[in-house]
Amino acid sequence: MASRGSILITGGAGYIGSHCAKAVAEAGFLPVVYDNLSTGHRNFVQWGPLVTGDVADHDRITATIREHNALAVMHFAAFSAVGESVADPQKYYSNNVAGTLGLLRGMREAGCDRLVFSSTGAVYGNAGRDPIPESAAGPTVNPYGRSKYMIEQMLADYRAAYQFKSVCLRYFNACGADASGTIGELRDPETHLIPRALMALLGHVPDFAIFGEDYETPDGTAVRDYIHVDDLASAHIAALELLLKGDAGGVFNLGTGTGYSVREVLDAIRAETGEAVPSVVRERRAGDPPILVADPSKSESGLGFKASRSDLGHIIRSAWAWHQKAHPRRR
Ligand SMILES: NC(=O)c1ccc[n+]([C@@H]2O[C@H](COP(=O)([O-])OP(=O)(O)OC[C@H]3O[C@@H](n4cnc5c(N)ncnc54)[C@H](O)[C@@H]3O)[C@@H](O)[C@H]2O)c1
Ligand SMILES: O=c1ccn([C@@H]2O[C@H](COP(=O)(O)OP(=O)(O)O[C@H]3O[C@H](CO)[C@H](O)[C@H](O)[C@H]3O)[C@@H](O)[C@H]2O)c(=O)[nH]1
Repeated sequence: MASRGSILITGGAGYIGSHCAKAVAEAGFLPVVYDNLSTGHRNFVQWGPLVTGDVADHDRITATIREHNALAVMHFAAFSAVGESVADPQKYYSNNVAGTLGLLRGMREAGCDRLVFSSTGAVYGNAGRDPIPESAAGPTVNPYGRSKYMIEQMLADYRAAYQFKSVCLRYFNACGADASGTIGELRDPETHLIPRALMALLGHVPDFAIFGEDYETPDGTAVRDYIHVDDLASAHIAALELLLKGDAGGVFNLGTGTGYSVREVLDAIRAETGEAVPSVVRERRAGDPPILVADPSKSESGLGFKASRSDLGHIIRSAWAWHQKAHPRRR
């Protein structure tokens, strides 16, 4: 067992959770992954044991926390496809909200009261502000964002009533991959811009499209704040250390403060790979805000975290290395 104790990582077989499990191990803890493998990958669990289970199963959560004497929980387990959440909200409220209630019940029964929670820039809806401070949350514009915002509010109530400590990390656009080439972004179907564009270059996405070029942005395409998954992992360690010191926690943006348009991302992909992504322009995707860029100042002052590995070229190079391994070229 690692010297500093165990951390339970729900969703640790997924994209962001596996990168954070590695960082947890590097920080001297044992990452105990708890995952039902609904979208995750068994071979992404490399730095500690895998417990196969659902977060809604509070008895199993309690038993797992007790068995490993977990000091805290990092909670990544969720469904996160915005379009699917609009088509099937029950799936999202059930897995994300009810699932988290199961986890919280299990944690309380086991006497574990520290949680780092994966929230999202989707809590800002159509924020209409750039950059966006934490105080601008709501109203949300899709069930996925609402499910995450509900959980944040539950955690605030738990803090007030039970002194339950939590840090909600609102990620903007997670991207990139670990340099080892053994973990990365791997979903089916893939909906995110950078992996879809790279998979199009490799012949795995035949119908890549730019969703809307009539936004009120400099080049008409939507603007996002892209943050490398290794930076997200560092922020999780900072949040964990804060809770372990006894801090009650809070809510923090995780972004860079710099936005790139869809066309700027495609230009950067061409510059890094030497290949132009074959694309057409389609109508806007339902529920997409024009601009989402984080104000990172609160995470800098409150967590001591500043993104340092989120240069767009580095993001694309690391993602490209991963996708070439994960999706061998078809054409
Ligand atoms: N990828 C992004 O850009 C992004 C942005 C903001 C927030 N997030 C949030 O970060 C977290 C991780 O996202 P990801 O991109 O790594 O997704 P992912 O699908 O790769 O990982 C989610 C993991 O959770 C597991 N899981 C799902 N439901 C579960 C349940 N009920 N019980 C146990 N395990 C369960 C899955 O098997 C998977 O391993 C999610 O909570 C997501 O909402 C992601
Ligand atoms: O094939 C594609 C895929 C995406 N896009 C566009 O690229 C931008 C980024 O889209 P992503 O799907 O990569 O990411 P989102 O901004 O929609 O969502 C991500 O970031 C959000 C917060 O910023 C939430 O956290 C959410 O969970 C997470 O998936 C959007 O304008 C989208 O319309 C395309 O043009 N073509």
